[in-house]
Amino acid sequence: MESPFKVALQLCNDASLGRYLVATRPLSPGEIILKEPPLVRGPFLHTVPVCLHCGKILDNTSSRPCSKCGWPLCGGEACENSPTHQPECVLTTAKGSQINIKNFGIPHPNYQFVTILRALHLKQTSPETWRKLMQLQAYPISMNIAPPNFICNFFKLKDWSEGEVMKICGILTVNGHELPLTHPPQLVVYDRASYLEHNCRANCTKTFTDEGEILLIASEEIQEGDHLSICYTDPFWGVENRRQHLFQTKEFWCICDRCDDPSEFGTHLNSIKCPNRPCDGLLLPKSFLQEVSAWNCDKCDGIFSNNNISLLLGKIGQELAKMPKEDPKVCKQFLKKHEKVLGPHHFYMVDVKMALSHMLASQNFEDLSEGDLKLLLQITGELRMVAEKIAPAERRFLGLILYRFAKASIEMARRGENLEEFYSTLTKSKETLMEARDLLKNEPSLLQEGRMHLQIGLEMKLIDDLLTKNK
Ligand SMILES: C[S@@+](CC[C@H](N)C(=O)[O-])C[C@H]1O[C@@H](n2cnc3c(N)ncnc32)[C@H](O)[C@@H]1O
Repeated sequence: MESPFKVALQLCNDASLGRYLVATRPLSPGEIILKEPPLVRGPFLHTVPVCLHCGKILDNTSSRPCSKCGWPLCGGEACENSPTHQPECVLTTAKGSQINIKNFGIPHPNYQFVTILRALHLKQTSPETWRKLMQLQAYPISMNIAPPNFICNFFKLKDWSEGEVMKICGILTVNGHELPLTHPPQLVVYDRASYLEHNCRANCTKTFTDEGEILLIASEEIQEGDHLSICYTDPFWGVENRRQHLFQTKEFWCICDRCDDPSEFGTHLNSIKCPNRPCDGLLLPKSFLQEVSAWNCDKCDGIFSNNNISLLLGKIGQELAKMPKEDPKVCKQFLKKHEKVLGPHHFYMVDVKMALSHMLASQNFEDLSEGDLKLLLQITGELRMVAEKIAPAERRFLGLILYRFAKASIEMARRGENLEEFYSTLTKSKETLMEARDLLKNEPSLLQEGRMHLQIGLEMKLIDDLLTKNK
C-alpha cells in the first residue's frame, strides 16, 4: 500500500538552497508529514565509552568486551550478537586485532570511528541504503575527525576508497541529527528528512518514535507549494548567535524572514532598553543582515554605537556563562539586575526565565510560595507568547510550558477563597491542558514529554470528576 506520507512532500532544487522539500497538499497543525527509519545510527564521534548495542554509558563494572572485536558492551551474548553492533564488529575483526578500551568516563578517540564504520558497512550489506546515503550533501570533513587515509589504514579497509570515507564523514556532518532517546544522545541520519531546509521560524517539528524513526509534524497551517523547514539551530538564541552558528556548522548565512526582522516578529528577542531617561523605548539596529553600526531607539531620537552595545552584551553574556543557573536565587538576581538594561524578552532574559521556570515547576506546586507561584505564572505566560511567535515548531517546549502554566493557575485558584473562581479556573486550565496534551501526543514514551502526555490525560480525568461533582 502506498504510504500516506509520500504524497505530502516533494523534492525540489534551486541554486541558493540546493535540494529542498515542498508540501504537495495543504497540511494542518499536528499532521504527520513524514515517518522514516534511520539510514544510519550510532554514537556521536566524541563520546565517553558507551555500549555499542544499547548506547548506555559504560564503566569498569558494567563493561564487557565483545569476545570477537573487543569493543565494550554492557550485556552478555545478546549484546554481542545484536545486529546493531555487527558493522564495527565485522570490520574490526577483519583488521586482525581487537579494540582495547580501559578508560571509562572520559571521551575515547576510538569512538569517532563507530558511526563511520556503520555507514561504510552499508555498502556491503544494504546497497539501497548506501545509495540513499551517498546521495546526501557532504562537506569537506571536519578536522576533528581522523583523516580518511588513517581510517582506511587503521581498519585495513580495502573495499572503500579514501574519497568514500571522506564523503561519509562529510555526510554525517551536514545531515546528522541528535537522537535524544539514550543518554548520551546518538547521531542519526535519515533519508528524505535530510532534504529539509532550515528556517529560524520553522513550519515543521521533528520528533522521534521509541524505535528511532523520525516523525515530521506540521506545526502550523501549511499550503500546497510551501517550503517545509526545520530549525537547525537553537531557536531561542539571538539573531547574531544563530546566524554565526549556522555559518560555522552548515556553511550558509541565514536570511529568513525572522533574521530579516530585527524585532523578531515583535518579541524583541535582541532589544535592549533605551538609556535616555525617562524614555522607555527599545533599541535595535535597522537590520542584522548587514554589518551593524548603530542601534536606534523606537521612541526617542537616541542612536547608540554598536561597539558600546556589543561590549555591554558581551559582559552580560560572560556573566551568564559563569552563573550557576541551577540556583533559583541566582536566576532571580540576574533578572532583577538586568531588567533595567535588557528588554524583558531579550534572549539572555529568556534563557534565565526558562531555567527558572524549570526549577520552580520541578517542585511540588503546593509547596511554592505565593511569590514563586506568581512568578511561575508570569514567566510561563511570557515564554508561551515568545515561543508561539518565533518558534511554533518547538511543540515539546510549548507543551511543557502550557502544562506548567495550567498547573500553576489551578494551584493559585485553589489557594483563593472564591469557589466559583476556582471552578472557572479549572475549566480554563482543562482547555490549556488539552492543548498541551495535543502538542505532546507524538512524543516517544522514552522521553519525559512522552510520559507527560500520559500524565496530562490522568490529570484531565481528575479535573473532569471535580467539575462533574460541582454541577
Ligand atoms: C541538511 S542539508 C539540506 C539539503 C541540501 N540542500 C541538499 O541539497 O542536499 C543542509 C544544507 O542545505 C543548505 N541549506 C539549508 N537551509 C538553507 C537556508 N535556509 N539557506 C541557505 N542554505 C540552506 C545548506 O547548504 C546546508 O548546509
